[in-house]
Amino acid sequence: MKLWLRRKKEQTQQPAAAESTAEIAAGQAAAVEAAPDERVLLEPAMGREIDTSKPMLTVSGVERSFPVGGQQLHVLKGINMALYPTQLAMLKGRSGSGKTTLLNMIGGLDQPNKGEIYFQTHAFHRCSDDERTYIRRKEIGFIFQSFALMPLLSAWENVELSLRMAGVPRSQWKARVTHCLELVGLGRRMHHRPFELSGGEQQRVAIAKAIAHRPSLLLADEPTAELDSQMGAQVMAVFRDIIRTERMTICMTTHDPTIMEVADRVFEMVDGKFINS
Ligand SMILES: Nc1ncnc2c1ncn2[C@@H]1O[C@H](COP(=O)(O)OP(=O)(O)OP(=O)(O)O)[C@@H](O)[C@H]1O
Repeated sequence: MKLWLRRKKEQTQQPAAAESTAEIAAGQAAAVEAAPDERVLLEPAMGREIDTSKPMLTVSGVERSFPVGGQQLHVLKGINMALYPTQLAMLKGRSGSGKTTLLNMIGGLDQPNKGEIYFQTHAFHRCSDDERTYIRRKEIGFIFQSFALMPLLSAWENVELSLRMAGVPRSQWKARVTHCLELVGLGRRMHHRPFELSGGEQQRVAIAKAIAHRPSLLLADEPTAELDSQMGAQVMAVFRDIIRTERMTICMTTHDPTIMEVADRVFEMVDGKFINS
């Protein structure tokens, strides 16, 4: 989704987004360390008990409409889906079919007018803005088409910022930042700033930043749209590594049929509904 469209959405959304996409995208430059009682230690990914037979997210009968010009624009018209742990799921569909609107609901940025969304044990459709923000900061990572890096910070500092925001103790930062940047293949570019990196490298910093606090769900809105096919393939290889080593679930939108070949599950959206589920 284009940035201008997202800004337009922020102005018109009815159920208020708890934390706007733009704030998340900007990485909140003014972020301060979380209070000590909010701090969380990162548990090792390999030690996570994960039952891959039970969904980690379920969407049931979700509808979303927006008031436009005195009328209701029905964008999502009864969506049902489930995401399972360690799955790579993709949402495909024509521009305007409702993919980003759904991704925003799954990530707790927005709420449905009707229907239910359970993320793990959390009923997102009933949670307050503050509750969703809290859950999102601990459990969900976001990647956007336009990288969303802080331009004056190095790759290292960009990733570190996300640990700071999640309330991870400073003593864990060095090891985790190093691990995440190495995982995305940027061990030798850690101190470069975004303008000193290629588009594909910038997107990989954005990925390292999104996974640093070890979320269980990673959401990506057209993460390969601005990359050539070789760089897009690199990003998908990184996603596969993340699923294998970090045990995360990834849900992304894409228009690219070659990218869809690596998905475990593709949901095809036409005019606010899935046609293949
Ligand atoms: N806050 C909003 N207010 C009014 N209309 C909105 C709002 N959010 C989304 N829409 C409309 O809902 C429709 C679906 O938008 P959405 O961004 O979800 O589509 P998309 O499938 O992600 O498209 P693209 O592939 O171009 O990113 C569009 O017609 C859009 O203009």
